[in-house]
Amino acid sequence: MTVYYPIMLQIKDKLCVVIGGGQVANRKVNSLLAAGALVTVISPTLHEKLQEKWRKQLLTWVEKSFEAADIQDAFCIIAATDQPSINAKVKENVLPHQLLNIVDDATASNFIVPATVRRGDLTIAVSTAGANPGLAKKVKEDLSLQFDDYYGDYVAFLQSARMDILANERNEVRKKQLLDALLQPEFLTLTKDGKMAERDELFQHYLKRGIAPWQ
Ligand SMILES: C[C@@]1(CC(=O)O)c2cc3[nH]c(cc4nc(cc5[nH]c(cc(n2)[C@H]1CCC(=O)O)[C@@](C)(CC(=O)O)[C@@H]5CCC(=O)O)C(CC(=O)O)=C4CCC(=O)O)c(CCC(=O)O)c3CC(=O)O
Ligand SMILES: NC(=O)C1=CN([C@@H]2O[C@H](COP(=O)(O)OP(=O)(O)OC[C@H]3O[C@@H](n4cnc5c(N)ncnc54)[C@H](O)[C@@H]3O)[C@@H](O)[C@H]2O)C=CC1
Repeated sequence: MTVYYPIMLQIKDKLCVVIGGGQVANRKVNSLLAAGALVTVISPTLHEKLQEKWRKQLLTWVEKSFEAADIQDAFCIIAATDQPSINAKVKENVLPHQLLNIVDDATASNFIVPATVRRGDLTIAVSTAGANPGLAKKVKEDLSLQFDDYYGDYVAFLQSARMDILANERNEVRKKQLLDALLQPEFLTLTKDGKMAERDELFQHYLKRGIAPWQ
C-alpha cells in the first residue's frame, strides 16, 4: 500500500505537458486549466473537446508523437496515451524533480489525481490511492450533495469575517471566541437560506460586542 502525501499545488502559469490527446487527457487538461496552468498537449490526434479548447487558444497542441525533448522544460507531466510503451518512455525521460502522472501506472508516477469538489475556495479532494478510482468519483458525488453550491458563498463570508476579527479584536480570548462562533451553524443556515444581509449584520453586531451571544 502506498501512503500518499496530499498537497495543494500552485501551478498557475507553470508549464504542464500532457502526452496523448484522448478522453482521459481531456479530463486531466480540464483540471490543469482550472488551476491556471499553461498546457501543452503532445499528440498526433486531439479529442473533440480538446480541439474546442485548442481553437479558443486555451492550450498549445503539438501535433506529433512523443519525443524526450517535449518534456524537458515541464514543471508537471501527464502521460495519458493509450500506449503503455509510450507512457513508459515518458517515465524514462523525466528528471527526478519533475512531477509525473502516468494514467495507466500509478506506481511509476510521483503523483496521482484525486476526484475533486470545488465550492469557491473550499476544495474537497478524494483519493483511494488508486485502489478504485470509480469509488473516489462516487464519494465525490456524495459529498457534492452534502456540500452544496452555497458553500462557495459561505467560505467567502467566513474568509472576510475572519479577516475582520483578526484586524479588529485585540483581546486574545474574545478573538478565539469569535473565531469559534463563526463556525457555529447559524451563519451557515442564514447563507443556505439566502439571508446574506441578515447574516452580515448579525456578524457585525457580534464583532462590535466582542462576543457571540450563544457563548
Ligand atoms: C491511479 C489514478 C492515476 C491518475 O489518473 O491520476 C487512476 C488510474 C486509473 N483509472 C482507471 C479507470 C477509471 N478512472 C476513472 C475516473 C477517475 N480517475 C481518477 C484518478 C485516477 N485514476 C488515479 C487514482 C485516483 C484515486 O483513486 O485516488 C479521477 C479520480 C481523477 C481524474 O482523472 O481527474 C477520475 C474521476 C474524476 C471525477 O469524475 O471526479 C473512472 C470512472 C470514469 O471514468 O467515470 C475509471 C473507470 C472505472 C474503473 O476502472 O474504476 C484505470 C483503469 C484504466 C483501464 O481500464 O485500463 C486506471 C489505471 C490503473 O488503475 O492502473
Ligand atoms: N487514470 C485514469 O483516470 C484513466 C486511465 N485510463 C487509461 O488511459 C489510457 C488512455 O485512455 P483514453 O484517453 O480513453 O484513450 P484514447 O484512445 O481516447 O486516447 C489516446 C491518445 O493517445 C494518443 N497517442 C497515442 N500514441 C501516442 C504517442 N506516441 N505520442 C503522443 N500521443 C499518442 C492518441 O493519439 C490519443 O489522442 C487508457 O489506455 C487507460 O489505460 C483509462 C481511464 C481512466
